[in-house]
Amino acid sequence: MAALADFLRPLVLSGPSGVGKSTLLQRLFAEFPDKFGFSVSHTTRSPRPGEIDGKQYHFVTRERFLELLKEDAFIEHAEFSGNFYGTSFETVRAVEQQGRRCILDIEAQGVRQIKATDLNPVFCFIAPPSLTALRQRLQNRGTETEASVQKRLSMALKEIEYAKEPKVHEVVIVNDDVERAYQTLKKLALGEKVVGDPLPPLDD
Ligand SMILES: Nc1ncnc2c1ncn2[C@@H]1O[C@H](COP(=O)(O)OP(=O)(O)OP(=O)(O)O)[C@@H](O)[C@H]1O
Repeated sequence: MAALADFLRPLVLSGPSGVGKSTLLQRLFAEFPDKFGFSVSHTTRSPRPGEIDGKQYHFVTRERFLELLKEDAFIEHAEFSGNFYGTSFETVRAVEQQGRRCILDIEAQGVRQIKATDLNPVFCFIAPPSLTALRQRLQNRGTETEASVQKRLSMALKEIEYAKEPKVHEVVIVNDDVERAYQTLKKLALGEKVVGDPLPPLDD
């Protein structure tokens, strides 16, 4: 049964910062509180208001992160905007042991690293409808300085270039209308076959 087989594979979501990955995932976890488990990453960045240690991230010091790195605790890790981010084998295992489908939110460097492991996830890219829309979302979110918005936008270009390479992602979902994007993500997460969207040109 293809659907069951796909449901058992972890689901890796990636896409530029501010594209709406957390928004879409929050909806998925709210609608299916028992089916999915989020792979909580480790990070050395400071918590944003409202973020809880162990929920959005495991917040750790740089020293602790480097210690874990030495112990080969991470499936993938990256340094982004001066902070480390990483997914530990332990967190993915913990989700799977609960009988849930593990969902990972990973940036491009991490996607490359995961491709070198035997995790065999479904890779899904969440794309913005345009760079203008992405900039707007980052600015409206109110969590970034102008310099940080700029950094994230230049990273976004790299992520999108990588996503254009063949066979990097099984499915692309353009987060234009959040309701529409969510319906596609939901099907994919439940293990159904979905027809993704074409990558927008993003040359604005
Ligand atoms: N389809 C959409 N249309 C308009 N705004 C959206 C849409 N989806 C999400 N947003 C808004 O865009 C902002 C960024 O979304 P979100 O924080 O979910 O992005 P993210 O991809 O998780 O970013 P990061 O990787 O930095 O955590 C939020 O303010 C969110 O409400």
